[in-house]
Amino acid sequence: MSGFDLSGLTASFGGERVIGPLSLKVNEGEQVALVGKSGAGKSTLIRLIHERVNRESSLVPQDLGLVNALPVFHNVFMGQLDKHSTWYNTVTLIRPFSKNRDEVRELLKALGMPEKLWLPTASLSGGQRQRVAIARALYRKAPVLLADEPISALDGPMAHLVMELLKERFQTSVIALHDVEMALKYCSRIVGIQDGQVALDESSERLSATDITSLY
Ligand SMILES: Nc1ncnc2c1ncn2[C@@H]1O[C@H](COP(=O)(O)OP(=O)(O)OP(=O)(O)O)[C@@H](O)[C@H]1O
Repeated sequence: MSGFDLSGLTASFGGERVIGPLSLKVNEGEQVALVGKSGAGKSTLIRLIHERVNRESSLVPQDLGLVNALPVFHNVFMGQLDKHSTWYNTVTLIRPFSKNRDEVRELLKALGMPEKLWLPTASLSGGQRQRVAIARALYRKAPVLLADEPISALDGPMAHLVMELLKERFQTSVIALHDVEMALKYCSRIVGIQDGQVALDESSERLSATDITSLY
């Protein structure tokens, strides 16, 4: 599976509906940007999609979900934990196999931080930590990328590099983005969320940044 077709997506907190009910169909090969003001429901929608698509997806959550005490290598390797036996994962914790070491080093190189491979993740900057979560998603190589503000802590050139890389490595993606210009540049479709509902769903080619500002 690469695309997905979900319906009946709903979420409530304390009895208050914050998402849906809504449906979202994403075709294989589409890069969907979720845009909308803070609190509109983008993160909740990403979480709902992940619950349904789960193992078929590579997730970059907004809180990154890193294990600070472990080196960068192990955090990236976690992207493939469920693809190996317990024995393999236990050995990797103590003495990683050269094949995996090389693969992870290559990914970190593509993300401009190969020298951080064995450093504890806690010692990294916010932008470096964000790139570790991105490397973990890339290492997972799932058919669908689900990413929640994956470039929020990156500087301009690095944000572009990461968006290029994500577009190149994932055929299908749903990415929550605050930056409307980046959404238009790197995503083929814009889905605007307002009060937990889809308020805009259009091809990027047919939109300009000002068309999207009405959501804010
Ligand atoms: N764990 C939670 N408990 C209570 N309310 C929550 C929880 N998570 C989200 N909400 C509420 O759900 C709504 C949608 O939140 P969500 O995080 O999905 O928005 P968002 O569009 O991703 O915002 P942002 O751009 O700031 O990340 C908000 O009103 C928020 O307060």
